Amino acid sequence: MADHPKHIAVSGNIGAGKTTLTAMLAKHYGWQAEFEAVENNPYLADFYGDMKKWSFHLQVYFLNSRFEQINKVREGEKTVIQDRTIYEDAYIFAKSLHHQGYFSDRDYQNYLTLFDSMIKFVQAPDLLIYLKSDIDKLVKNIEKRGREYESAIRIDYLQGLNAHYNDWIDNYNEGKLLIIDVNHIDFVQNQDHFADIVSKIDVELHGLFS
Ligand SMILES: Nc1ncnc2c1ncn2[C@@H]1O[C@H](COP(=O)(O)OP(=O)(O)OP(=O)(O)O)[C@@H](O)[C@H]1O
Repeated sequence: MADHPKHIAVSGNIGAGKTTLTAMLAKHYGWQAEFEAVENNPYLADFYGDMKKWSFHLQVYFLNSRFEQINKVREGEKTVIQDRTIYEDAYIFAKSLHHQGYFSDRDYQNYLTLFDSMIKFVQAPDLLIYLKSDIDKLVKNIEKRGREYESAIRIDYLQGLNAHYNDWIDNYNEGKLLIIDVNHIDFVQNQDHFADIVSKIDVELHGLFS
């Protein structure tokens, strides 16, 4: 067994706080952070404007960018902390968009075929951290950061995603999982809350890499 973890991943719904926590943990542990491609994403703003039209394009874009990140993890020496996983693209977003009628049957089948081919080359993270959040808190965070295109996000879209997150996490058995309920904590303003998360991660990693 390796003497250090190679891949930590932070997962959770839109606005759960993944990007912030990923940056804070990277700094704390000296890990390399891999973030989602948001600023340079060629489809995201269009997608929120017309989800039916742009779902397939956006999903293929995210799938490929996530796969590239995983390859970097595999090839590199450093421990990488990844902001969102490839599983969420397929098992949460694509699935939920299909359920909600934004992703046609043939596009979804086509996407799944591509995902199935790729996932054979993917290893689960050493530790998956899931930020569990209620819709109210997600909405507050999304409003606080004030991204123009995200103002189009609807409550039922977030609810659909949260339902798929619950299913996925309940059945996740690819590797170690740490669930953090972020509803009543503020790990940015409150150092004790951040310290508590760190000690939970230490416990998880200690058993694996000592
Ligand atoms: N596969 C996907 N399909 C549709 N939208 C996606 C997908 N992956 C990411 N997104 C969206 O891209 C944007 C990414 O933003 P960002 O990296 O800030 O993360 P986030 O999901 O908002 O979470 P957090 O606030 O927890 O960091 C969000 O609007 C997000 O939901």
